[in-house]
Amino acid sequence: MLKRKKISVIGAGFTGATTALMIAMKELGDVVLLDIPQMENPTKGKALDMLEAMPVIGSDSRIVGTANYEDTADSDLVIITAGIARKPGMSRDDLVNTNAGIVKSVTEQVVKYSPNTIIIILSNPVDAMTYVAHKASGFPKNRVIGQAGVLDTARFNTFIAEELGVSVEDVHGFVLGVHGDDMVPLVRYSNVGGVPLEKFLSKERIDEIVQRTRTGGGEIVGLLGNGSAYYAPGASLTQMAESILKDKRRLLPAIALLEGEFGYNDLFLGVPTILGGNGIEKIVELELLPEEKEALNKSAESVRKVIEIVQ
Ligand SMILES: NC(=O)C1=CN([C@@H]2O[C@H](COP(=O)(O)OP(=O)(O)OC[C@H]3O[C@@H](n4cnc5c(N)ncnc54)[C@H](O)[C@@H]3O)[C@@H](O)[C@H]2O)C=CC1
Ligand SMILES: O=C([O-])CC(=O)C(=O)O
Repeated sequence: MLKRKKISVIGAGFTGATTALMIAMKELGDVVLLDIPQMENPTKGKALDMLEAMPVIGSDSRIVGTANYEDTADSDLVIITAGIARKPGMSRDDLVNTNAGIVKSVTEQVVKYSPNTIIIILSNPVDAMTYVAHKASGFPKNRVIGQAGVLDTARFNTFIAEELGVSVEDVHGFVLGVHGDDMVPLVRYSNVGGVPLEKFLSKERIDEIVQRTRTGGGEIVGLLGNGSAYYAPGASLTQMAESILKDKRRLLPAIALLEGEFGYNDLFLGVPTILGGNGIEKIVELELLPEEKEALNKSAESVRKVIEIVQ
């Protein structure tokens, strides 16, 4: 008999709740939404509200809210969004000390009840938090994945599609590296319907779009005033979840432990990956030009600095 997939989302705040709803809307499986005991009732309330949307949406996904890790037992996939979000004037790295403690304790609980699961981390600073979760889990590297590149690429694609007045479906950007201002939008590998981006836009205009992408999270933080983005992050997590749960093997950028790939060792960084039933099935290495490698080195350096704080 076909077994329903079970997805647990840890942290039922803006990103966690949005992700739970998007996963249920796509009927990827049954969703367990977990938050701290003080938030148990609001978490149950959010889950029940989502469940009551399913007859309208036409999805048989079940959604439950809880503060008890036993309810997450035997999850196929666990998405960790627990932690604090930044406010205007803060960088993602300012969250490192608080969120490292939260991600460590959450991961330990997750692993206790779902020793065979795959974990996707969202909590920031996400490159370093993926390191923390990997260490706390004791899992092989293919089963601990960080979310950054799908979102960063989505922002890049949004700006390009708007600029050119073309469908977002035909814009294929490529953003690698740290989830921060030193991320690396790879213009040379970006295209619109297979036509290189450089055929459509001047270097100056591309540079401006690259810069807006790099600070895209901060742009939303500035507008919201009291938190950070959650719709596009939720959609990005859902795309990664779908590729894993359906073993689609999509080529998506994700934060992975590098052991020699791209010339880095013992480093978590956003790179092109194939996401399938075993998590990261493969890291796809690319030939980089000297200036692209230099940009990626800068990215790697900024991740190393934050990982040093939590080591
Ligand atoms: N990697 C990425 O691309 C992105 C990362 N983020 C990060 O995701 C995190 C969550 O963001 P939001 O959902 O907007 O924040 P939020 O404040 O709305 O939600 C966080 C939730 O985590 C819960 N929580 C705190 N400690 C917990 C614990 N020990 N166990 C279980 N739950 C716990 C809180 O009670 C709260 O409900 C932040 O660190 C944010 O910076 C957000 C967007 C994109
Ligand atoms: O900007 C933030 O703090 C949240 C985040 O990572 C993003 O939206 O890219």
